[in-house]
Amino acid sequence: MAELNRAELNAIELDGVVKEYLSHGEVVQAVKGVTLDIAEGEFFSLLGPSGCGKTTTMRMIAGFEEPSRGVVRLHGADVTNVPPNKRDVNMVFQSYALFPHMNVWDNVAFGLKQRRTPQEEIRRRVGEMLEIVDLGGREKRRPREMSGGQQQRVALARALVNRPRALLLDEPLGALDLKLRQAMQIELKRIQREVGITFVYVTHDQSEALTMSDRIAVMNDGLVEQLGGPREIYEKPASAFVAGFIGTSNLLTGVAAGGVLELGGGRVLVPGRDGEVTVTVRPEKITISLDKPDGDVSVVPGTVGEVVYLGTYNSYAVRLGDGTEVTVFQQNAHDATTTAERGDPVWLSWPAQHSYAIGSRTTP
Ligand SMILES: Nc1ncnc2c1ncn2[C@@H]1O[C@H](COP(=O)(O)OP(=O)(O)OP(=O)(O)O)[C@@H](O)[C@H]1O
Repeated sequence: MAELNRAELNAIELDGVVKEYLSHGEVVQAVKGVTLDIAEGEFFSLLGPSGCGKTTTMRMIAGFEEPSRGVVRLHGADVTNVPPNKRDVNMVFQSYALFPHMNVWDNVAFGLKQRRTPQEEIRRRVGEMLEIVDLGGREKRRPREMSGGQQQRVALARALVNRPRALLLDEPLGALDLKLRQAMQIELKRIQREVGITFVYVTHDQSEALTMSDRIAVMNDGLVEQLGGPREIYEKPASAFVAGFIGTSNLLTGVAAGGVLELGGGRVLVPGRDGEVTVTVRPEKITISLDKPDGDVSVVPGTVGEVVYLGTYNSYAVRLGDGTEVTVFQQNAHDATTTAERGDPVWLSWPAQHSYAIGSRTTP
């Protein structure tokens, strides 16, 4: 029965959590009221620009910061005032903080030895964990004899070997170059799936969050602006801020009548909408053509400005009649008719389902 209840509980709950600091006599609200639930076994990301409050939120989950108001629960228990070492969570930082004088094995075994775990169990658990992070055979190496990616795996193994119920990761891949970071993203997701532990991941890198997360909380200025799965956040941004922060987006604003927004000599279909509306359209959903397309689609005329070749696709900046600039990505597939050039008059078109009308909240 107890097991059943435990499985139903969220791993982490934040309830109206606020964090205020006193800075030069002024109150600074780093986190302005965050409420969210993270399910057991979930890969959950806190995503947002620098200074939005992600690290502070994470540190309140870990217990390194005490909330000014609100409640933090871990597996149903109120831990708001419980110190970090009494919480069943572990944290991994960008600076791996490995012991430089210890080899890989001793770094990973450290926590277990401290807790006087029997020798045999240490051997088994450290061995298993090094296999999971793909470092089997490298037990004798010192941190300085390893690459950044390998060191981060050691740090991960060291945190996971204690079997915390949740692992908190604060920009753990920030120090790695792009290629290694991308490889480690896939690895991290695999490791998380394999160990089945709840991961809470802090990042300002939207592609990183989209790649790995089951759900993402997009934070802005101390608040969660949207909470949802990667696809939902990308396809249906709740605000202009989210649309702009996650990938590239075009924002078209105007007054709709009968589900149609007249714009710069063209029309944008916004089914069911009347009155003032802001529509987001992703650049890869738009087709660029020299002739006016037929059919029941959104169609707007414009003039090609900058054309940038980006390998797998071209990026076009197209200026509409009302001055709005629209970005269009066109795949460089072998049958692509890439004929539009700077100065060309063109037509942009996209099916109605790719126009998404967003809420009214915008970035200040
Ligand atoms: N100890 C502190 N005293 C005063 N202000 C603080 C303190 N810690 C954080 N802040 C402020 O709170 C806000 C949120 O900081 P936080 O570190 O949580 O943001 P972040 O989203 O993690 O940013 P980054 O990605 O740059 O780490 C910032 O404006 C920051 O300056």
